[in-house]
Amino acid sequence: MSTRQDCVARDARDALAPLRGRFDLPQGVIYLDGNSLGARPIAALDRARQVIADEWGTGLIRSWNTAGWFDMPRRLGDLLAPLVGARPGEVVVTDTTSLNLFKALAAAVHLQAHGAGSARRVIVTERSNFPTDIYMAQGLSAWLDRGYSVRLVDSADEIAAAVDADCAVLMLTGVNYRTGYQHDMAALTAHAHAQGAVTVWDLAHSAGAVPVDLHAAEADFAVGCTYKYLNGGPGAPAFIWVPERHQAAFTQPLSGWWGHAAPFAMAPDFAPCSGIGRALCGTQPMVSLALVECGLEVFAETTMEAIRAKSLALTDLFIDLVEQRCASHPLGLVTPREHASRGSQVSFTHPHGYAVMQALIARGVIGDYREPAIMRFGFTPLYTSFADVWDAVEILRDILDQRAYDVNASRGAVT
Ligand SMILES: Cc1ncc(COP(=O)(O)O)c(C=O)c1O
Ligand SMILES: Nc1c(O)cccc1C(=O)C[C@H](N)C(=O)O
Repeated sequence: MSTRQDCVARDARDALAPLRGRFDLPQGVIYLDGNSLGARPIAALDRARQVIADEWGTGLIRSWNTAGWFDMPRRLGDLLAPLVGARPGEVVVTDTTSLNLFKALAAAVHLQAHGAGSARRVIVTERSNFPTDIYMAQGLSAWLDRGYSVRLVDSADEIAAAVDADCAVLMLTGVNYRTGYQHDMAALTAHAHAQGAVTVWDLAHSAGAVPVDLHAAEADFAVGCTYKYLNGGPGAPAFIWVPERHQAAFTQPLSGWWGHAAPFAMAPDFAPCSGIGRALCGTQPMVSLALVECGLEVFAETTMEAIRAKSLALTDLFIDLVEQRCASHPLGLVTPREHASRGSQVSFTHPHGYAVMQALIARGVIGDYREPAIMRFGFTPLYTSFADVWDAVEILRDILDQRAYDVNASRGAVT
């Protein structure tokens, strides 16, 4: 069994440990919610000041050109691309994940209908997918009014059979937000292609959390967010990936002027620009967008392989310690033990999961809660230490042993 001393020794040997110094975390907090909102890169404050005071305040309208504002979605997309196995010119950082899903789904439906099987009208996804993914697919299907529908499967084992001759698009989230279950992207994409379907992957819980190789998987479209593991800031713009091979055929209904071939020609007719720019729609929140770079900069100092190795070590340690030290309590592991099927979070059920999580947060261990009865703990190797894991489990054990949680705790809007 590990001791706290062992954890401290692991931290001393950890090549990623110095990167914790790139983040501003409050004293006394063990932050295990980077899977929902990443921590603040120290550099973000100065960058925000620079954008607000210099670029906006002094540069004014000139900054669209002189501060690179107009090109920023593409430039950040190129910085993000290597983290998901994309190539330069294939990613833009823009809009929200929900909006990008809408664009990617619309493009996927269009691509499929103009390819092999135009009679197909089903979008397959999981009932356990993050709700916005399901809602956007339902919204697009209804809006198209051409017989499209969403087919929800109840387990990962049912996906293969659900991708049948009616399936136009397989839309999945790489790592499940509740359980931390990770799909085999390459295998499912190959299966979808063999059946004549197009794939859309949501990388919200994958980008910056696990190695992703979109090209090796031969995926068709992908989206993801930057405010979780990429530490872009609350509500930071999301990203969309369109591989070069699909760009000429990529068409999406949110045909705003930022996706036009010549936006400042101010022509009355829409003509999409060539390349990834056609995934853009309109003006971006520049202060927020600029901060995304501060999160991405940290990744340039390491590799996703190093991050993955530490992530698995942290999540293994957390699972082992909880199972050893909280063994007498009704905790149920819902995250896979097999490494290949695990993202960078660990979820345990507890009959009073919400109350226990509130007690943890009051003691400085910040995770979150998702129905039904799931306590989520996110592990972010850039700033989570092995000693953090030990201390978090000790606080959890103490709360459970003492029953120091309030089962009548009132709920905030965000759990
Ligand atoms: C898988 C997944 N997709 C999408 C979102 C959110 O989308 P949006 O940023 O549009 O709110 C989340 C979390 O918020 C998520 O977990
Ligand atoms: N996107 C969020 C939000 O707008 C408010 C509060 C939390 C979030 C989240 O990140 C939820 C998250 N995607 C989840 O995995 O549950």
